[in-house]
Amino acid sequence: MPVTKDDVLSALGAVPMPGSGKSIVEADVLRAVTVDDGRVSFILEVDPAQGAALEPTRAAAQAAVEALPGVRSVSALLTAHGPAPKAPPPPDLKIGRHPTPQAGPRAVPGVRRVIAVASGKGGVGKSTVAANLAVALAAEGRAIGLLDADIYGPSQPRMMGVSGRPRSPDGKTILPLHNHGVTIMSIGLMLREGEAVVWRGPMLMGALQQLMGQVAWGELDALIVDLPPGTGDVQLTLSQKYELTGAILVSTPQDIALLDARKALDMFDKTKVPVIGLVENMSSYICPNCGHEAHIFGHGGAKAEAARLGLPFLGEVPLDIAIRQAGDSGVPAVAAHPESPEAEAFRAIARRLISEGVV
Ligand SMILES: Nc1ncnc2c1ncn2[C@@H]1O[C@H](COP(=O)(O)OP(=O)(O)OP(=O)(O)O)[C@@H](O)[C@H]1O
Repeated sequence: MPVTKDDVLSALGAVPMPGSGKSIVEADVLRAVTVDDGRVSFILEVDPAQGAALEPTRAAAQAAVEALPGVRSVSALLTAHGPAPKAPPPPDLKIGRHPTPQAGPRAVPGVRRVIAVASGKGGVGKSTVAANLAVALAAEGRAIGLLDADIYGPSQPRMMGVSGRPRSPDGKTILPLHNHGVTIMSIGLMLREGEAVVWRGPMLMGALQQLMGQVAWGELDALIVDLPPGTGDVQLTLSQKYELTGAILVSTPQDIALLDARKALDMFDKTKVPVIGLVENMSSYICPNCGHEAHIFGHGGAKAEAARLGLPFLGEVPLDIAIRQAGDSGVPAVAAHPESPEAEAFRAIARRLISEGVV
């Protein structure tokens, strides 16, 4: 069994953080935990004043992970980027406020294009496609941001291997995180552990406005927005309040024929957001043992449907266990094994978006 991020976190959960009475996991000093094919890396971000005194803790953390079966190498770094001990803690930003009145769609400062990744229903691999496309576009030299706006199931922190509450030095600007060449922000990072999101309408709009407007995105060629599945308030707010370049619709072969995917298309049509094209995910199944390719869900459904609807077909991504394992370990397939066939599926779509001037 390959070692998983959960295995690593549970081993690190037994390493005490001196002076806190907590483990290093509970003390929230762990950052950027990534697990890739037995290679584990993580950072302990501590107060500058504690810095060197915590070297034994770093060594203990490294040893705890090295002891796990299946671990091939461990990179455990100590950084001291935290606030100085006597500095006031950063103000606690409240996410999920009421929306600020706003006339008409607006641009996000510094961001040249906003591209939504959407799906008619959950579980079709929208977040997987968004993460891998973001990494693939960044690898092609584009400045890319990834906003996880999936309020009900934010999965980008897990997929992109980022953790920890983002900082806000001035109480207004939210500093995004970075990994795999991508600037990342997720609603999941702003919520406290176990905090269920029960917001509706106006609160969702307020949260989205904060994520779009208060995050210091910097200069980006494109901001990729991972939407919640379906056609709810977040989708409407995004398409009505922001200048969207377009939407990429992700579908499985059997789902495209169903009403869900068409409802999403209709919504973008009504809100006048151009649909950049369709991606067929879980297009065919690649057997991890023999490499045989089987079309479990049928094949080509999305391509045929795209042709029927006059939409560009952007490409197909196989159902491949390597894609799921990569996503679960915080290193998307494109970053973990850039030359593999599964990564190539995403990279081909990224190159196409670039060559057609979409990004
Ligand atoms: N092509 C693929 N091959 C193998 N596993 C995949 C593939 N695409 C997605 N998965 C896996 O399927 C699960 C669901 O994927 P993902 O979270 O990306 O879907 P989603 O559409 O964003 O779902 P939701 O909107 O409900 O969050 C994940 O465990 C992911 O790793």
